[in-house]
Amino acid sequence: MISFENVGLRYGMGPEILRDVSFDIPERSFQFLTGPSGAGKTTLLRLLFMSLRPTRGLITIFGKDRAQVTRHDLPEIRRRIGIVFQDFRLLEHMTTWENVALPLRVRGRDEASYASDVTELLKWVGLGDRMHVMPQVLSGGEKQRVAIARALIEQPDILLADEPTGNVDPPMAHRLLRLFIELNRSGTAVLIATHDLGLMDQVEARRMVLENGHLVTHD
Ligand SMILES: Nc1ncnc2c1ncn2[C@@H]1O[C@H](COP(=O)(O)OP(=O)(O)OP(=O)(O)O)[C@@H](O)[C@H]1O
Repeated sequence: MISFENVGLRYGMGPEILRDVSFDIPERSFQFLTGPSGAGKTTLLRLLFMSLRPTRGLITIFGKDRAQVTRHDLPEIRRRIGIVFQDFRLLEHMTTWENVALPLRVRGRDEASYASDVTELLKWVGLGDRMHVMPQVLSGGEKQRVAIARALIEQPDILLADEPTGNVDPPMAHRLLRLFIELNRSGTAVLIATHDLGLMDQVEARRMVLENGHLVTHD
């Protein structure tokens, strides 16, 4: 579904953050991306989400060469990639429900066509009773689940999550992991960037480890 071949990335004239990185993300796969702080996990997610271009190598996303993807093509391809950022990026002046509905509203869809999907998805992530509150009153775990719901509302083929358990206690981390596993069982590929060894030990999944710019994969 997505493949990287000998990808390298540097910011400006800085050092190469990623070097000769090669891997595949098969359909319906579940994998972790790990490595020390500053190793380049967020950078790798940004390459996957196409908010950065590689300085070297070849990236193929859904059969398309990344180098040939124009600004015009981006929204269409990004619809197939759900992303949960480390800092959630919820809009503070909108309710939980409105935040999750936003990607569809931006696309000009008629609210009647998606209202029940938004409500269902919020119930699925356990926020059925928090739909009409503003983000300021939500806990870290609740905000994380709003961000996950928003990333899933367009039924992407892959979900990317950057440190999804970074701001929550172990029981909530376990709950989030169960959500990711359930999502994966229903057919969505999942890639979770994390430092959390305890989290990774709870699932049999491929681990991609970044160290000194290189990627080592453990199946
Ligand atoms: N926009 C940028 N411009 C220049 N350097 C950057 C930029 N973003 C990240 N870096 C550098 O790239 C390296 C990798 O950063 P990145 O955030 O990808 O690491 P990470 O593995 O996600 O770290 P963490 O686990 O702490 O979130 C770091 O040395 C960082 O300082």
